[in-house]
Amino acid sequence: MALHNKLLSALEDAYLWRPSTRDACITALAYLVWRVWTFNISPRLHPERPLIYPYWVPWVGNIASFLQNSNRTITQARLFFKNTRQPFTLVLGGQNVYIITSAQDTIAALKNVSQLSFDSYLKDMSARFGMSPTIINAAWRAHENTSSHPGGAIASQQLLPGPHMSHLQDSLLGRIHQILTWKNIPKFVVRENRGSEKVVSLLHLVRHTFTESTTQALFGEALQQVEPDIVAALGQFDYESWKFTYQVPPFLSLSMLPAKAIAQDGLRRYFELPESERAGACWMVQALETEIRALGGGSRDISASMMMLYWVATTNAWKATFWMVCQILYDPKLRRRVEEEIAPHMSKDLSHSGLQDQLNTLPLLNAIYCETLRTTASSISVRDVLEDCFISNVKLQKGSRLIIPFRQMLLDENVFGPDAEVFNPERFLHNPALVKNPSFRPFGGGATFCPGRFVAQQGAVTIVALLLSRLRIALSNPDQKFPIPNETKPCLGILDLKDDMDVLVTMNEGIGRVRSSKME
Ligand code: HEM
Repeated sequence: MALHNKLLSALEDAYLWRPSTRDACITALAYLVWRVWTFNISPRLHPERPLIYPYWVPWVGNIASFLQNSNRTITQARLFFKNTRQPFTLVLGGQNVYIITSAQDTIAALKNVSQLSFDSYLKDMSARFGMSPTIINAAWRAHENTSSHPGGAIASQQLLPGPHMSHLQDSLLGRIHQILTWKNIPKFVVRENRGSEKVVSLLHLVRHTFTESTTQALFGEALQQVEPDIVAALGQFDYESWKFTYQVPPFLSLSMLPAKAIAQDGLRRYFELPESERAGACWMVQALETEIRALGGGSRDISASMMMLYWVATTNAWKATFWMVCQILYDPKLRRRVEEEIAPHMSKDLSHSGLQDQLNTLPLLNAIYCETLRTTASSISVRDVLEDCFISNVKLQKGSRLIIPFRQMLLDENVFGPDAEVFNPERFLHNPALVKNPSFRPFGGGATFCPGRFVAQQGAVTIVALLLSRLRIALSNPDQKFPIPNETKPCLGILDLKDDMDVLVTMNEGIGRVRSSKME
């Protein structure tokens, strides 16, 4: 009895005289109840809901690790759930985000356009790029009864095979052929000039070649006359664009925001020029301008919409090309095989498109392209859940967000074999049908399936063929380390490389002159 009384009085003391201990006990109890409820009881009460990947801090959820390396976090969660590839939930700053990692669920999600929508994401991006709310709403009203979102149908008409694409292709490839000659290699990519030999930054050369050619093919000469720095500004914006996507505060985005402003203001001034001074613009640029002006929009709205298009058209293709060139340069045997494959076509006096048609038929070159996409694409699609619906027998709740991280499928060992993590073009060479496998989606799918995939492939294989065959580039130092993809930088398409991992290559004047003037 005496002991009991003592205990009671000790507890009373703790309760009355040590508020901090008491509060800590209550907090710990509340935390325990929250954890047991969230991760043990609630999943049993609602077996139809996607399981939640456990986290320690309520509301914050998995956001810290997701921002550090989203692919790693998703892989960890997938393995935590025994790699069943059932949809699961990540909690990111108070929001439930469903993650889909199987090809079947991806097909179902991309098909379900009525309940899983891309619209609010695109509307939000349009507003953040500076389009006025009135024009955004008017644009969506105008597309209410169509199967496409604003800009989508125009981009598809321009970029999918057809007369508009052929025109764009001619001008894109023509400009690539012009830039990739000894005399036209831009000075700012040259790191050392040894007379008849130059040491060049591969990263800057490939990025400049693709972005500059795309700029010319989209807008003609006029855009760069209005804003000579637009290609560089777009490159800088792209480099840090994750800060824009993730809404990093302005004081931490000090070089991204001015770069974006230069590019977008250049576009605005371009659209203020009289039409007669913008004669080289492609059909898509003209059609988008006409559509937005018809809705009552001005050059600011057009430049916001065009900035998004210009950015998606330039952000990924040069990176894929860069990785493809690296894979070939760092593997002398592979290089020899590629050279043998392309040589007969490079020596013919073909037009740019004629050469392109020939390059399209080369199995090894295209297998290397596909394998490069497979190993470097970190593309995602985002959808908002408009109504409760089911995917794979699990219920997605209205108001949540859904992410499809295609990299999870691109590296699936069950589809691509036990060496799925490794670059091995032979898998596409021996099994060309892999390109059609639903797990191979570097370009996404459904309503937002990348319409630029043909242009991207054409540019990439042309650049690779010209660098190897016309400019005979080689590693300036064979001991240079293979660049490492930057998996920690948030990315919506092809992985960037880690800083300071550029590759230096040499090219020679004599060899550069070999090609006929028809190709330049
Ligand atoms: C290797 C290069 C490329 C990759 C990996 C790539 C990847 C993607 C992906 C994954 C999407 C869908 C995003 C989503 O679902 O939200 C997309 C959309 C798009 N891409 Fe590409 N892309 C590439 C090159 C290009 C090029 C060169 C162009 C234009 C010349 C282009 C134009 C577009 C457009 C306009 C869309 C938006 C489609 C829509 O929402 O209707 N892309 N791209």
